[in-house]
Amino acid sequence: MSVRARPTSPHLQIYRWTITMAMSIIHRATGIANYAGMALLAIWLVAAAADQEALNLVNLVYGSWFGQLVLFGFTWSLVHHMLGGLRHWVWDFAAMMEPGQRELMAWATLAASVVITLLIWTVFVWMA
Ligand code: HEM
Repeated sequence: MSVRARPTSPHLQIYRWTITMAMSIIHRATGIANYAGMALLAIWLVAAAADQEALNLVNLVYGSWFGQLVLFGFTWSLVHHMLGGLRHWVWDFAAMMEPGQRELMAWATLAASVVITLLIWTVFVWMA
């Protein structure tokens, strides 16, 4: 008996990658990263409320090159996710949904997230 090739539903390997698809995935990933980042903030607050020794230890870890890298990534994640949220808010008005407009907003949020993150770190970390 011959077996007929059945149609398969699209999956990640055969989808052509688009910027809107990547931004959708990144929005969920940054949402998850924000949870982890908020735990870091909570740890810092608990240490500050506990005693000077605990605060010094957390500051030492967060101030190391690895800690700074993680905090920089957390800042970008927060900013990118917030801009992604604003993108959804714009869509709630059924605006910027046409081909071309969607891609423009996706690239704009990506670029703005990098610029805003660098601005925040320049003003509040590197120049402080
Ligand atoms: C620490 C703060 C935040 C955390 C931990 C967080 C976490 C998350 C997570 C885990 C998701 C994914 C849910 C899913 O895909 O099932 C999500 C989605 C979403 N977040 Fe956030 N979020 C935060 C801040 C924000 C902010 C500030 C905004 C708006 C400015 C925002 C707007 C949204 C929107 C609109 C979605 C839904 C996106 C969609 O329907 O695909 N979030 N968030």
